[in-house]
Amino acid sequence: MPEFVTFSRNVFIPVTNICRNHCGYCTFRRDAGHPEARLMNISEIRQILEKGEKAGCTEALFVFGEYAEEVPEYLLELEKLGYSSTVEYVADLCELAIEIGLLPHTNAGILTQHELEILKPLNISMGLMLETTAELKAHSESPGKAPSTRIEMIRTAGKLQIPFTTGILVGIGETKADRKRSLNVIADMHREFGHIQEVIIQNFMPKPDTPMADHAPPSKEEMIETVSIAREILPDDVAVQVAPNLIDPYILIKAGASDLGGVSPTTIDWINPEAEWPDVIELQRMTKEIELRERLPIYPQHIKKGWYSSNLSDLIETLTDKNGFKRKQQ
Ligand SMILES: O=c1nc2n(C[C@H](O)[C@H](O)[C@H](O)CO)c3cc(O)ccc3cc-2c(=O)[nH]1
Ligand SMILES: C[C@H]1O[C@@H](n2cnc3c(N)ncnc32)[C@H](O)[C@@H]1O
Ligand code: MET
Ligand code: SF4
Repeated sequence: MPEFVTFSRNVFIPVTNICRNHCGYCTFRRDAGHPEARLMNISEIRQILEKGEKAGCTEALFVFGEYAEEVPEYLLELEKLGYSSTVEYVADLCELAIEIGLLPHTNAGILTQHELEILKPLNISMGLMLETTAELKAHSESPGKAPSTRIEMIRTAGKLQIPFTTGILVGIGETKADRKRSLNVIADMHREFGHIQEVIIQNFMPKPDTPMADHAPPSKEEMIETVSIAREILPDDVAVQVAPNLIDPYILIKAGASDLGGVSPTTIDWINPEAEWPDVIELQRMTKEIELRERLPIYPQHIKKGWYSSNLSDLIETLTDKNGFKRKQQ
């Protein structure tokens, strides 16, 4: 059993739910023209960031549908906000978060090397779920979920030395062998570049009104087994993350999970809106005798390596001191 498990305190900002993909399990995405299709504006986002900062959050998690720019209605909305590309907008949002006192972590789906280069100095870490290396029906309408495309972007992030979060989605039609292969691919990329800080083992949650509404979620036993396989396959300096709003974390900690990801006191999990975040007291109750420790959205090993831009060094220091992390983490 580990001595402690970690989590970060974040605000979840669903910047746009317009997306070029159609993943069979997703309720985050909306078609252009749907009443709930949206692109959040700066003043809405500023309010969420300020509220989060006051509540003691350290991370601004910016989540996007993938390449919304392929959807013409989105481009018009973006232009109304005064931007001609998503990456330009993300860059301004990251700057705003930093100004307010939160460390940006962006997951916008697939990005090019050029886009990653622009966002690297403004993000403390970035993320993209590999999901799986298997070719699955769940992804048949999602060009951005082609395993080779995902692997290429995660490798590019490695070349650029961006502290990175990835993971697999468990129970979307893949086999146990597929899970092992996916985890081995992630392990290999980390051995080559050293950038993976955490690997999320995310259990698929069936959602009403999606093509996979009747597809069974993975059992607890399968999740326990997958976490322990992940712990075996992944190098020791990579954390195994599970989501405490989706599954009882204690049984997975026993199997090798060491991180509970971002938890938010002020926003919902927009990907799993039905699954409420436990608060920190509840979280400590869930992890029983194992000590819960707050962390930043960059892990200590990447701080030590200096894998962050000078834009962020003051903020890292302020948040470290404010939360008393120094003594515990280093
Ligand atoms: O609240 C959530 N946070 C999600 N996060 C946030 C994550 O838990 C934290 O941002 C990291 O642990 C960094 O501190 C993701 C981040 C990624 O880079 C990739 C995928 C996810 C998935 C989720 C998710 O489903 N729900
Ligand atoms: C941000 C991440 O959220 C995950 N994601 C999207 N939809 C679901 C769902 N129904 N259940 C669990 N995870 C989901 C995907 O893995 C995506 O990459
Ligand atoms: N759309 C991106 C992806 O699936 C970001 C997370 S899902 C809302 O990779
Ligand atoms: S999971 Fe991400 S890429 Fe897939 S449809 Fe939803 S928003 Fe788009």
